[in-house]
Amino acid sequence: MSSSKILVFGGGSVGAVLIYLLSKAIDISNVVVVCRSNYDSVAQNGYTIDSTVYGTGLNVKPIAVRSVKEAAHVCPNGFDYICLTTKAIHGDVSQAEMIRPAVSSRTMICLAQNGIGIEKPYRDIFPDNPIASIVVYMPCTQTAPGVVSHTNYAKFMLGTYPANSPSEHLSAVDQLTEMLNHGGATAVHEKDVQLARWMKLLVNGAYNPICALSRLRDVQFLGSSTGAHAFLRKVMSEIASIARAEGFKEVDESVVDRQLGISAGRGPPGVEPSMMADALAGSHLEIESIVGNALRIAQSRGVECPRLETIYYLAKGLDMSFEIPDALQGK
Ligand SMILES: NC(=O)C1=CN([C@@H]2O[C@H](COP(=O)(O)OP(=O)(O)OC[C@H]3O[C@@H](n4cnc5c(N)ncnc54)[C@H](OP(=O)(O)O)[C@@H]3O)[C@@H](O)[C@H]2O)C=CC1
Ligand SMILES: CC(C)(CO)C(=O)C(=O)O
Repeated sequence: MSSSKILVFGGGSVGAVLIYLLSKAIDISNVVVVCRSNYDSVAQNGYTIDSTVYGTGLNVKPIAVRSVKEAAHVCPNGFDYICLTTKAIHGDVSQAEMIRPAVSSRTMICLAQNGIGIEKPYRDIFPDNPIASIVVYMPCTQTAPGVVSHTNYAKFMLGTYPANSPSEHLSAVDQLTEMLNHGGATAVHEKDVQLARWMKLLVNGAYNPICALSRLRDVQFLGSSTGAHAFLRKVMSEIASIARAEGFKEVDESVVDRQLGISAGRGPPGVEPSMMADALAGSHLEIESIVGNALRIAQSRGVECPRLETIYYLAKGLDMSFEIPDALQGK
């Protein structure tokens, strides 16, 4: 068992399954989770996870706290890892600022969130801390406070940010990778995890807003009209061309086929992407980290992405509608 101390900031669906996996490699008394709306339930009962991979009715009970300050109090000698499993959405106070009370000089900040270009705010605030960027393939949804449904697989690609970090930072990523594999996940330490981020962005940049806007799961959307499959492929191809313009030449049409094949090969109704779950709950969408940042890169590189741009404006409108309770009534 590892003696690492881990703070999970954002105890929702990914946070819960991550904690379950880590609990196989680390004593659960060393895992603290910052919860918000589900605090009472998690503090009292821990998480219940129903997984098609690991089994149903799984229970894991980390130390639940309401704030980062409280977490720092619980673990006065500091954390080895802080894993951010919140949505990558920055309000008035950035999430990088929010975790500050629990960051010590040895803490590795681990971003287990979707999107591209999400690491820089952390590097700016914590110039000397090790940073791990983590790409997560793990379909899961919180169905009730503290109750999480997980399907298909749990795959993680991890790497330092930037790729050429000092050897102690690489070792810290090695250890985290090992813990996840020990817990039953498939985790790989990538030399340059940004390539894996771009490959994953083909999935999230296309499916997440399209499913949020259409209120259909991925496989349902593919079958929703004769042109839906071809349209989705074109959106993925636009994202791939941005990746190539950024220097990731490996993100070619064969990667588009592969990423599209993952969902097309699933049985109906398919997976509910996290942004669809947010849209159905009327919560803010990760539209900037998943689509906006990529579009800004496209603009600066002169890459035309008409479909992605259309999706961006529609999803931004949907996001804003959650702040206007009477939007549907036109009041
Ligand atoms: N779900 C999935 O299948 C996958 C998701 N991802 C990515 O993983 C990340 C996490 O997603 P997911 O787990 O689905 O998100 P969830 O919405 O399920 O969980 C996020 C959690 O963070 C909490 N939170 C947000 N802000 C704060 C705060 N200031 N203080 C304390 N808690 C806070 C939320 O609380 P509250 O309930 O109060 O809002 C919620 O419990 C995202 O970047 C997503 O894109 C990646 C792969 C798969
Ligand atoms: C598409 C999926 C489920 C892959 O894990 C995902 O990343 C998300 O829901 O945001």
